Amino acid sequence: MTNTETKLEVEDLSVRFATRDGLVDAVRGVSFKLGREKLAIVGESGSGKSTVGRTLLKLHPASARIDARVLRFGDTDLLQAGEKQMRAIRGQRMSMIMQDPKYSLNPVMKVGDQIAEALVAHESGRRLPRAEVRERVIAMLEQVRIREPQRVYERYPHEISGGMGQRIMIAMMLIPNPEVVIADEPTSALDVSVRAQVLSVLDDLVGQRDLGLVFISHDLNLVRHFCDRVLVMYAGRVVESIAAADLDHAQHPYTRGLLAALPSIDVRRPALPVLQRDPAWLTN
Ligand SMILES: Nc1ncnc2c1ncn2[C@@H]1O[C@H](COP(=O)(O)OP(=O)(O)OP(=O)(O)O)[C@@H](O)[C@H]1O
Repeated sequence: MTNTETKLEVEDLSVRFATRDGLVDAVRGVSFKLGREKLAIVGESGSGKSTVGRTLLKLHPASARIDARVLRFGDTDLLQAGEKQMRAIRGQRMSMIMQDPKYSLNPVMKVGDQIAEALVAHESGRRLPRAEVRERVIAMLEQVRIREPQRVYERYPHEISGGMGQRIMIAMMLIPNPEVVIADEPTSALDVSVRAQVLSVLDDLVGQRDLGLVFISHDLNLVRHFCDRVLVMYAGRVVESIAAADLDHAQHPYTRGLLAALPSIDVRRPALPVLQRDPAWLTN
C-alpha cells in the first residue's frame, strides 16, 4: 500500500442473494484494505466483482444478505450505517463510475450545464455568479483533459464520444472531492486509444489527490499495467491478492491460468488455452 492510511477496510465479507431457487453465494469471505492506491478486482463474469463494489456503497438489492466482520469506510461502520448516512456518503465521499456514462447524463441538457448544476448543488447555500460557475466548469473540463472545453460545454450527450462522456462523468464525480472512487469496468465500452486517455486521467487523480481507487475489471492485462495491487476473484472468493508488479510470480493456478490466457504478440500460440478449474478452489 502506497499510503498507510486505510480508507476502506473489508474483512470476511459475504453477500448472498435470496432467489426462488434458494440462496446464491455471490461473495464469500472477501477481505482487503484500500489506501491511497489503485486496487484492481479482477475475475471472470459472475465471480462477484460488481457485487463487492455495490456492497461498499450499499447499493445492493433488498434480496441481498450482507455479513462481514468489518466493513468500514474511514470512521463509518458501513454495516451499521442507515440510508440517511449512506446518502451523505454516496456520490460525496465515495463515488462510483459506471461502464456507460451515457445512461448517467441527462440527454436533454447540455453537458456544461449538467456539470454546472452539480457544482451549484454541491455549494448549496452559497450563491455563485454565473460567470464564476462557467469558469469553474471549463477548468474542470480542462482537468480531465478535454480539448476545446468552451465548445464541449455547449454539447448534448448524444453529440459527444464515449471517452469524452466518461471524462465528463469523472469531472462531475470530483466536485465533492471523494476519498474513494469505485470504477466498475469504466473503460470496457471504449476503444483502445480512448481507453488510454481515460486511464491516464484516473491515474493523475490518484496521484494528485488523496484518493483510493477500486478498479473492477475482467481484463487482467489492463489492470496489471494500470493498478498497484490486484485481487483475483473466482466464484465469490479472493483466490489471490498480489502487487501488480509481482504478477509474474502469482501463486494461484487460476491467476496463472488467466495470465497464460493473455494474448501476446511475442509468442506464437496455436490456440488459447482452456482455463483449468479445480472444485477445491471453492473451499480453501
Ligand atoms: N440481484 C441478484 N440476485 C441474484 N443473484 C445475483 C444478483 N446479482 C448478482 N447475482 C449473482 O451473484 C454472482 C456475482 O455477480 P456479479 O455481478 O457480482 O459478478 P461480476 O464478477 O461482477 O460479473 P460481471 O463481470 O458479469 O459483471 C453471480 O452468480 C450473479 O448471478
